[in-house]
Amino acid sequence: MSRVPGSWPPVEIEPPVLHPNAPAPGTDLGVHFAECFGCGEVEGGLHLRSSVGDDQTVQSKFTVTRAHQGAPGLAHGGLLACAFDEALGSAVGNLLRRPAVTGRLETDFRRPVPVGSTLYIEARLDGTAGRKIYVSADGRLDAPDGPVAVSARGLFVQVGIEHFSTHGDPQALEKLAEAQRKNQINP
Ligand SMILES: CCCCCCCCCCCC(=O)SCCNC(=O)CCNC(=O)[C@H](O)C(C)(C)COP(=O)(O)OP(=O)(O)OC[C@H]1O[C@@H](n2cnc3c(N)ncnc32)[C@H](O)[C@@H]1OP(=O)(O)O
Repeated sequence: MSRVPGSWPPVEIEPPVLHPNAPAPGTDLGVHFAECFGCGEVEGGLHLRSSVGDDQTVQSKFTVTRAHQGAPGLAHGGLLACAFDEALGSAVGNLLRRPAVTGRLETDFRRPVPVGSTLYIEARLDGTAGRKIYVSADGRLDAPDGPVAVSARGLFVQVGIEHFSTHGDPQALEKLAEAQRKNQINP
């Protein structure tokens, strides 16, 4: 829940409709792109690990290391926001399977998150309004039922697949698509 007044989602929404090929609860979601700072095998990256939860959620774990510090011994808030961007994006991408990018991301930092602690993040689909997809998440300290340290709410906007080839790296995108075809991942 945000500390800023205002209803969430801020517009009238439809209930989210899971993609027919959405992975089942309990599925380990693995790495969606090896060079992703959030989940890839990137030095100093967040190495988020996610799986599908019940009730249209994705459960992620992020362990804070010295590479993620802001103040000595404490996680940098910007990197915590990054972890939530990844967790929310994973819920959108895996459960709805609609190509989308973050349009807006807001975070409430409620407790300090020390180096060595693990955030248990639960991201849930809140609803959709046309191309707009509303998602939110809570991150709990050191246990799935630990105290909430960070909360986030995001608006993802559905885009055409050409968004990524036009603005990103088309060759890397094609290599990624090829790898997914080989692994028989349905788009
Ligand atoms: C298996 C796979 C796993 C996949 C797992 C993936 C995990 C990775 C997660 C990381 C995700 C990222 O970080 S993505 C990277 C960071 N984000 C970006 O780079 C996005 C940059 N921004 C853009 O490209 C653009 O602004 C867009 C696409 C967001 C929107 O542009 P557009 O397509 O022209 O659409 P536009 O008309 O402006 O907006 C559409 C609707 O959204 C609303 N809207 C847009 N932005 C906002 C906003 N900030 N706040 C409020 N509302 C907004 C508009 O008012 C409009 O509402 P209405 O008029 O319809 O009512």
